Amino acid sequence: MLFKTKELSFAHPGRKILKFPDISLDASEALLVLGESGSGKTTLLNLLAGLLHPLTGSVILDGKELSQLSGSKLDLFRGKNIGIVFQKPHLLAPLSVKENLEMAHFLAKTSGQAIKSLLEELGIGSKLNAAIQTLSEGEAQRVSIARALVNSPKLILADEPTSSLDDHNTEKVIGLLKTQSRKIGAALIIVTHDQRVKNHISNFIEVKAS
Ligand SMILES: Nc1ncnc2c1ncn2[C@@H]1O[C@H](COP(=O)(O)OP(=O)(O)OP(=O)(O)O)[C@@H](O)[C@H]1O
Repeated sequence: MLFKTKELSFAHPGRKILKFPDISLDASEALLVLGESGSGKTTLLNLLAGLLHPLTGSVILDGKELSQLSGSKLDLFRGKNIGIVFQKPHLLAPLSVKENLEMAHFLAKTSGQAIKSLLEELGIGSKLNAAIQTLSEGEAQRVSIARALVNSPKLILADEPTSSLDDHNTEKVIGLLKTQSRKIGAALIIVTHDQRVKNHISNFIEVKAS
């Protein structure tokens, strides 16, 4: 098993304990995380990325338990092995597309995938030297997918990646996430409310506030 979690729980300060269903995924498998607003989906994604430390339980990626890493070791492990796509692209606006992706290589201390061919596969090859401010929303989201893929991670996490996209861009973004994660043998986890995404991935867990 490439990725698994066991008995994860978390409590935000002053809030009740959130408990999460176990996850296990092989390479190239995809999973949706469904659940009502406030049920804890983003909290779960942050636990899976090692951005929050669980109250109980474990997250194991490629045989490494995240909670046994800390500080710069955890940051480096995340940079190399986990690609994250946020709801909004969060790109570095003063930099070009290419420089944003080079930054991801630099932070993970790897030379990763070739930037130009990755952008071409994502249909934005002509944007290599474009300034971030000149991109449309769909293009910016594809750049953020490129950034999540550029180090060929073992796990890709996406939090509502299509919520601000039209149908055409949603199809594109989900298709790209699926094909690219299969190509690099990564497990893919997408948090979504979006029915358009549910049509493409059947495997899901549901997070419930108890
Ligand atoms: N930093 C925080 N401090 C205190 N409570 C928090 C914090 N972050 C989230 N919560 C609470 O934890 C619960 C789960 O929040 P979370 O954002 O994980 O839910 P969600 O399912 O992603 O919601 P949505 O679909 O609306 O984005 C909510 O009750 C929320 O108010």
